[in-house]
Amino acid sequence: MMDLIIKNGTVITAKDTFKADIGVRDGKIEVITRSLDQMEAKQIIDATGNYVLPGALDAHTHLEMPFGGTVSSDSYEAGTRAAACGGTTTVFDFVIQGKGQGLVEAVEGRRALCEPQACVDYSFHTAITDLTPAVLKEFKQAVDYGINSFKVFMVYKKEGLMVDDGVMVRAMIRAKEVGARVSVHAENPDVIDMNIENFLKEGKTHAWYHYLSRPEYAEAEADKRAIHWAKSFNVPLYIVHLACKEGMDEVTRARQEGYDVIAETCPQYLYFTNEVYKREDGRNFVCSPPIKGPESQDALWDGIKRGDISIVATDHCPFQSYEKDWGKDDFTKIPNGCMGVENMYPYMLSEANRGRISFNKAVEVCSTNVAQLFGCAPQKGTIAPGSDADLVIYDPEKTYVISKDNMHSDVDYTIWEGVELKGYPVMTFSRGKLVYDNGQFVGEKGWGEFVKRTPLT
Ligand SMILES: NC(=O)NCCC(=O)O
Ligand SMILES: [Zn+2]
Ligand SMILES: [Zn+2]
Repeated sequence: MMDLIIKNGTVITAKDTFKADIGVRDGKIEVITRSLDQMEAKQIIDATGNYVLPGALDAHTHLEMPFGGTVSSDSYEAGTRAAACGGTTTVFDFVIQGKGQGLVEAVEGRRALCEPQACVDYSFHTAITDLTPAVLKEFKQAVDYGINSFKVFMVYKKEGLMVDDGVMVRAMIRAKEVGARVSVHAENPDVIDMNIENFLKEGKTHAWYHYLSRPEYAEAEADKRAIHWAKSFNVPLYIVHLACKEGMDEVTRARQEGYDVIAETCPQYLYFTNEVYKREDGRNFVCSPPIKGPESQDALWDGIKRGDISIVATDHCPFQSYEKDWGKDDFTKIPNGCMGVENMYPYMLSEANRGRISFNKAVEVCSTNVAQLFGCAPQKGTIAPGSDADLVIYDPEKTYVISKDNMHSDVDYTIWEGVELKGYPVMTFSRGKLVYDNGQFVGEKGWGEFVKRTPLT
């Protein structure tokens, strides 16, 4: 007897599209075959007319993270609940190393916070803020613990997060030695500071000046610098939230030359343009790097189609509108970050449904590549016998208009308000358990498990 059978659906993976029935036992996919009509199950779902997809893995979230003078407003519970409702069954959250703190200690602290709250499975990346010799050595213990990705920030000096190039390169070299990868937030801090100083002196304080203080060139220089070091030392690199054309071009060049350079972009860069910063509520869209112009947006979509953007992730880091309002009269006081954990997969699948990319490509960048590149495939990121039964049933005919009222996070607005999607997830299963059912979260907090990732080869 199976625990769950999903019948008559069209299964879509990164590589294939085919009609099949799926049998699930003990949280794992046990069988995928043409027909399971003869098999009994505790729960049978008829997916006729619908697609069955692997759950997405969001490679970039900031849940209840102290940042921007406050704490990002989705707790682990709210963020993972919203993830489940958008078809995301694993989140990779950022742990920020405290000064003087060990990496495993930092991860264990956040894990303890996350564990009783998580509604879907989770892993962590560790952001390095204090790279002592002991911490460099500890990269190995972190990898043994299941964390094979370290992050450095090339900006955020006053927040105490920024590292210099020496730290970045040391981290990159050590990461390669232990089977890990360094990711970077790439922007040039000095030029941004200069721009900010000048704008504030001139009384230019609207959110539009957030964009103008860190436009394409401010990101492109840092993308190129990070890639330069990765190439010079022949070490792996992951650029998070890539948002500009020049950076995209440099990633493409490095990859054509055979370097292990991977780029991630986010739905906000693919859907909106910098015009949003001119709006009265422009502060709600303030994130760093800021959303760029249409040329950059086109370049990012082309990068996805070519395969030079490997991952789409959210950088989910929302703040309540009263917190965004702190920057009504001074863009430097707006906490940086946008929401998206519930929107990424539905948005990318909707773009597939409208013909911009294939469904296989949407699955590849939102799910399969994340699992493969961060060491948790084939447990996650695909539909195959033995893989976790993290499954999404998707209705391609459904029309869905995003509104704060139909989102499941704790934030009091959404930048995605009014956006109409073609097709939408109707059910999400996490390890075989139904956690989202037609608009309702039906999972439970504490269900999510830590995903131990294996070293990269
Ligand atoms: N992106 C952003 O504005 N906030 C979250 C922190 C980060 O990723 O830089
Ligand atoms: Zn960042
Ligand atoms: Zn981020």
